[in-house]
Amino acid sequence: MTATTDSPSPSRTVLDMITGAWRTQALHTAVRLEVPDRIAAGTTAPDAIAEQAGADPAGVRRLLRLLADLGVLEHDGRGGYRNTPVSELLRDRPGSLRDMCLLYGDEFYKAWEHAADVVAGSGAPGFERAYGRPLITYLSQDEEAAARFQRAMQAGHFFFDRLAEAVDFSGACVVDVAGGSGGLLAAVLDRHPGARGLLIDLDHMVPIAQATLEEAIGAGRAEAIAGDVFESVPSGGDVYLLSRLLGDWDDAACVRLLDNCRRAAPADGRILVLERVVGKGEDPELASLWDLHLLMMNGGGQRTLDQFRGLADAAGLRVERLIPLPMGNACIELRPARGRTAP
Ligand SMILES: Nc1ncnc2c1ncn2[C@@H]1O[C@H](CSCC[C@H]([NH3+])C(=O)O)[C@@H](O)[C@H]1O
Repeated sequence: MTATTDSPSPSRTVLDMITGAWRTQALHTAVRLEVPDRIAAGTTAPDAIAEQAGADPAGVRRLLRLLADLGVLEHDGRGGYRNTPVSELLRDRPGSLRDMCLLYGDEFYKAWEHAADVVAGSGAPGFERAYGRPLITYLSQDEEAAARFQRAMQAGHFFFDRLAEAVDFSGACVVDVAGGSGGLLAAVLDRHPGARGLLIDLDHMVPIAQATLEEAIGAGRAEAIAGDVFESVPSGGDVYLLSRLLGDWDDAACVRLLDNCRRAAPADGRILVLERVVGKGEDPELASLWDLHLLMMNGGGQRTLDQFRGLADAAGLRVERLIPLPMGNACIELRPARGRTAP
């Protein structure tokens, strides 16, 4: 039997994987030179793009040729290039993946350089090795990087709308625990006009979240407040969201967070954990990739459903169901375990 033409040979697979870093950097360079924005604004010839960007024309010509071969750009038949749906996603405008591209090609890239040492188990996460301090300290010391990080988190919104569709939030008071810039809560409240929201995060995130919520749903239906979710979580909610939070923390911290939510929730309350679940979801490869990514960033990781069951159990909760969401994400619905009441 001969190999089918649509499955690449093992050697081609290796070549594709070992050149992955080059692809990351090619895309990163194009975004730094604002190539998709320049093309959208009508500058399509490589030399003109190079001149505007203050870059070397020969280098830009070769970069654009590669990007066309990768399907990021298209030849326009006149010696220039036009955007594709991929490069359109990298333009500097709301909803763009540009900030993700910048972060993954720079800070995150440098953190991954230390993968072998991190996996060997010799000490600090990759980010700390690269930057001499933990990611959270780095972000608190560099306002521009922090803003870029928040925009990148916001851009990774692939499951927000789908969650708002898949789960019934009608009439609910939704508490977004460590809700970040507020994009998820805004999507939920936008879809469910009868629901109200409360977002809790660290001090510096509150104005950002408030602005997102006001812009998306107007004033009055949602509030953002400052607080430490490891201390306590506001009571009075019907649904508690923990989105992209547990992956940053070890088991003991996660149990504490879940326990705080259980104490705050009514007996029929719901706690929704949004994470990539290893071995589950529409795209299991992404969960494994982000599992290692979190290990590089801060020593965290993604968990299996059984591991989430263990955390839930230790916090007096039970897993009710798992809803697969786009891009390898999932929503795990937890409920207070029968017979357990606060505290
Ligand atoms: N002790 C803490 N109390 C409240 N928020 C925290 C704490 N530690 C970290 N955070 C926040 O946890 C968030 C993790 S990023 C996830 C943000 C959001 N849930 C989303 O899915 O987009 C960041 O916004 C941090 O500021």
